Formats: sequence, structure tokens, C-alpha cells
Amino acid sequence: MKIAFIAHDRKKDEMVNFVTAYEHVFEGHEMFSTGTTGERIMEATNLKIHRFMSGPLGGDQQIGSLVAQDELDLIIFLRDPLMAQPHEPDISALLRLCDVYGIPVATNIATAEILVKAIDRGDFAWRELVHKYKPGVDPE
Ligand SMILES: O=C(CO)COP(=O)(O)O
Repeated sequence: MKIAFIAHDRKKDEMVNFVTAYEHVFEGHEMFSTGTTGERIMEATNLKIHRFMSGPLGGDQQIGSLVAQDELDLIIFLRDPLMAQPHEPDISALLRLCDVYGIPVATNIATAEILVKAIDRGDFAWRELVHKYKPGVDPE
């Protein structure tokens, strides 16, 4: 699966603790992140993550472009609901695209816990099937 991690500053410790706790689940998946979030996760774990720009500099939009290209299966985006962000329009745009394309997105740790357990159980295998049998794609 292709998974993206994004966390606002006051949620980064929570994200690092979460990904560290479930490192065994995330291993073997392809991972993406905004700049600082990915840096923090890679410092704390052995995971390899493709890092985009920092959120305020366009990272949310870069992850949004993956969603629009059907190149992402799930996003864990720990947002700070108590702090205004300078790039709020980018954040709204990313969440909107997730709704347009039906991408599962956790915006708090409670939902993230449920999604990671679903990954572990293989509940997302249907997305792989959808991709495999997409019109115009050779099912190989
Ligand atoms: O601002 C962010 C998401 O909106 C996160 O960006 P960083 O991971 O670079 O801090």
C-alpha cells in the first residue's frame, strides 16, 4: 500500500510515537510524508519515507497530487485543531481530494489506530484489486 503521514507541529510527537509503535505494520509499504514529519519519523524508526516539501511550502499539495493521480491508498494526517495554519487552503484542498477519490484519511489518533489495525488485517486488499483490474491496465 501507499501511505502518507502528515502531522502539524504540536502533533508531531504523537505521530512519532504512533508510527514507532506500529513500525512492524508499516514496514514493507511505500510511504510518503511532508518534510518535517518524515524527518522526525525517520529519526525515530528504521522506515524509509519519501519526503515532500514542508506543509506550508507546498507539501500538502504535493501529496494531494498523488491522490489525484490515484497513487495513494491511505493518509494519516494528525491535524492541530486548535492552531490556525498559514496554509489552511492547502489542507482543505487535500482533504477535499480525499473525499473526491474516496481515500481513507485519519485526522486524529483514534481513527489512525483503527486504520492501522485494518492495514494489519489486510482490510485494504480491495484497493489493490481495484487497481489491478482498472480499465486499460493489464492485470499482471
Ligand atoms: O504543515 C504540515 C501539514 O499541513 C506538515 O508539514 P511538515 O511535516 O513539514 O511540518
